[in-house]
Amino acid sequence: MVDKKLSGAGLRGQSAGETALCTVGKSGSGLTYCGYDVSDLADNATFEEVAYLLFNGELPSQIQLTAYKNELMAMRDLPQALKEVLQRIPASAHPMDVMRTGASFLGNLEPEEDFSQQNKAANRLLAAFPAIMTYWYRFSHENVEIDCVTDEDTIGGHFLKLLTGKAPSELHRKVMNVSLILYAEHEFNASTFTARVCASTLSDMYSCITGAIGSLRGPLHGGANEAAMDMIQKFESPEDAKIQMAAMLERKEKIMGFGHAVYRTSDPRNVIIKKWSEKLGQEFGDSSLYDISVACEEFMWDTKKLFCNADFFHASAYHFMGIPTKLFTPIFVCSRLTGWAAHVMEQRSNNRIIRPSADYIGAEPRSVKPISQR
Ligand SMILES: CC(=O)SCCNC(=O)CCNC(=O)[C@H](O)C(C)(C)COP(=O)(O)OP(=O)(O)OC[C@H]1O[C@@H](n2cnc3c(N)ncnc32)[C@H](O)[C@@H]1OP(=O)(O)O
Ligand SMILES: O=C([O-])CC(=O)C(=O)O
Repeated sequence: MVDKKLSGAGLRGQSAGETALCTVGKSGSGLTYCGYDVSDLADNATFEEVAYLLFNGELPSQIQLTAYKNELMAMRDLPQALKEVLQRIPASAHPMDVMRTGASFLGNLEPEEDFSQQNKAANRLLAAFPAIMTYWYRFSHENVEIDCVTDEDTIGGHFLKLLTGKAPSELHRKVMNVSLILYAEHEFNASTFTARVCASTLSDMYSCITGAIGSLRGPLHGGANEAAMDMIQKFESPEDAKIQMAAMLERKEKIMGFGHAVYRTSDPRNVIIKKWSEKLGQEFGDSSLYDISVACEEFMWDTKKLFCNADFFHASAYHFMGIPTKLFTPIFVCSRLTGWAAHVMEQRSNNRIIRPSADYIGAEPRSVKPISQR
């Protein structure tokens, strides 16, 4: 792993375009948004400031931030037609499919007519996603029809209040804010690249975001936080975790929440969310899931030199906050929407349709035999 070669299948290591939004594995802690180190942003900014940064290239002044937060708060409610669609989606649906439908259906009701509306479309999705997820979840699982508007002035706090109906603690507000910052942007990852390919055909913002949600859904990408949770919940103790993980590796199974396509020795987001997971475990009054996670981290490094990516300690952190596991990846959507939309805008600003070539490995040229002779 340490000497991983950044080349070969999966377009690994190949540049597929330029971006001014993000560097991965290049400087500082290894992750920067518009020149700011992610750890600096996690310590000293809010998610709304990061969204503004990604959409505008600069951090906002206090006046700009207040105006931006007010704009987002005013866009939170869902149209009645969308609520009706969400009511029809069964409880058994995958919440990422709900997010995909929500983004797509909103695009029918409030289409982006031309690119001058791109910021409005991005902000609308940013404001509406927490309600799309929780309106469906609480209707289908608890038979409760929630009010999609809250007085929480941050997106993280708004999401938590929609989910529980109660004002979240300061600690939970803080951790959601940090988590949304950590997930916001990550250069040409699979879902962002999906969004850029779609944007390069001059498609609309809602189509780009809907496609990106589909790419994020898979367990090799955003779906790993959920898969990591399912795994650590099965472990009874740190010792049991090591025994079971050894058996999984023996069976050549992938351990979700470990490894990365670009980072070689660590994911800079891990140390940040790990610290918050520890704090949440103490507050929760039972940190066994955190201790098990630490044992997994040690085991994977010692045996395979594989390290935790952003997803691994998010699993225990979200769990300690009482968030149902099936909502883990949709929270990633609420955050990464900012990176996706910023990349769509960047692609549009200097566009050429993305259309690579393929090396042909199929049959030699041949002619069609009449069907009676095949
Ligand atoms: C926010 C995010 O999207 S972060 C990524 C979330 N995804 C996961 O956590 C899923 C688990 N991890 C993985 O599947 C991979 O590490 C990926 C998809 C993230 C990166 O894939 P790649 O760049 O192809 O991995 P890489 O080239 O480093 O793999 C090297 C070797 O380590 C193995 N490996 C990599 N990750 C893991 C893992 N989590 N568990 C077990 N083995 C692994 C690979 O199978 C490969 O072995 P091989 O050479 O015998 O085939
Ligand atoms: O960059 C990647 O390939 C995956 C990742 O960590 C992310 O999208 O946050």
